[in-house]
Amino acid sequence: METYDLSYIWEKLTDKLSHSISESNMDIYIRQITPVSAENDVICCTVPSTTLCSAIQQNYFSLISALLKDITKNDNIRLELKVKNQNVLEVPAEHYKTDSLFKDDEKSFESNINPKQRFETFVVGNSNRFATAAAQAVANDPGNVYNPLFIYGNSGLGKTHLMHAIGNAVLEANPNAKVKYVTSETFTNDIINAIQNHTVKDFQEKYRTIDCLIIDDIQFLENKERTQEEFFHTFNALKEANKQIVISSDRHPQSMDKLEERLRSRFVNGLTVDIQPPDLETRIAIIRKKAEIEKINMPNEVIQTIAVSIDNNIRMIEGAFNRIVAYASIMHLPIDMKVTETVLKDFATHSIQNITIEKIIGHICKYYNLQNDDLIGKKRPKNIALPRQIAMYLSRRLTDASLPKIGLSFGGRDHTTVIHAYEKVEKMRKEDRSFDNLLQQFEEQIRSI
Ligand SMILES: Nc1ncnc2c1ncn2[C@@H]1O[C@H](COP(=O)(O)OP(=O)(O)OP(=O)(O)O)[C@@H](O)[C@H]1O
Repeated sequence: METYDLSYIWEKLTDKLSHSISESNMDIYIRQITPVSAENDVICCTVPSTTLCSAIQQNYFSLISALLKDITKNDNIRLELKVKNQNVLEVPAEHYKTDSLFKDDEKSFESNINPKQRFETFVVGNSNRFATAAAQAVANDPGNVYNPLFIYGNSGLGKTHLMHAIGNAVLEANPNAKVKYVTSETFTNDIINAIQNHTVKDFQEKYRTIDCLIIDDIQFLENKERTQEEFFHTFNALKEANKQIVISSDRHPQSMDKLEERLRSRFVNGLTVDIQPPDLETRIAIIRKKAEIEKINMPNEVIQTIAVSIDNNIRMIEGAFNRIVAYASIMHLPIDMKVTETVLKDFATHSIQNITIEKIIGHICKYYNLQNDDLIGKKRPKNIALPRQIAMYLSRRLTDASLPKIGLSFGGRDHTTVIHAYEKVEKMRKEDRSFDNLLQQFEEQIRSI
């Protein structure tokens, strides 16, 4: 029987988590977890409420589990979360039911549309003009113009916002319409639950009576055959009944290799539109709009500085905006260039030339508490293999070094090892959202070193 030093493990865990989770989310979620015991390969923790427990399960379970395995060097270690004074609730994150279509009582219909994400709050520029026009056309005549509407583009460029805008507009025109926003993960969880509870028929009936189904991040359906099968039938039933389907993805359907051909061909059968990173003018307009909505008096030079510093992700622009406002308020300072420059140090995006393989190795070693020599050495223990592959993967993505050069920088390894690492990490990103989030954080942090 193995016992662990719980306070040591927890301290390490929170330290590692704080590198990839924002301070506010650390306070809201992670610091609400109380570790209780660590015995027999089980780390048992409590949280104050069911809601919190669900949110942690949904967003952080796999990340915490992976880190615990890493810290304890024990692949069998398991996390158990329970609500204080209740029974253990331990569900793999993937199976966890969240913002499900039909809430627990199975009666009330929840649209999950965010009332704030509307066309009125969406800034239109060259990068998203076509996608916006298509979305407006669909919202004006759902089911009849472009069906499905497939919106794709990189993370943080406004796909979800645009989809909620469609949902809001459809509901405004017809408050009785059954409009539903789900992520593909929720769709998958609903299917898993239906299978486990023998309620697949109910699931099918309920999903197929929707007037406008909006499904986000469809790329997470790749490799999930049973879910694809069910989605295929849902899709056909809705389409035949002239119900609107709106789909988003991080890439064009043709680039989704692990998607069944029959789905791929249906996705391109309606209208496929992309969203590109916003140009400078649009970024300035987005920041201005946000300041206007939040009634913040932000000087022009500050707006311009944010827009110039962060160029490829609107979510990051919003993050910088929020941090500047929070910093000025907490420190009782005006929102000026001094505050902006202090805060932007963490956010500044550098050109690809500024990122070196050494920087990447240093960053990953720091995160995983390894020595640089561990990563470039010949040893292959489990706790080093993945960090090494991540570092190789990031070297390929963030620098323009050739594969042989990357191999050389990692202790003279062959370029095929780099390719293998790249493919493995890319696959893991596609299959595991928390891992994908962690990689996004690494990229952002390395860009700002
Ligand atoms: N054109 C825009 N005008 C105003 N706000 C925008 C615009 N585009 C994006 N945003 C805001 O940027 C943030 C990120 O956008 P959103 O969540 O829609 O991105 P996404 O493309 O769905 O990303 P992901 O693929 O990671 O889910 C949101 O808060 C959204 O409101």
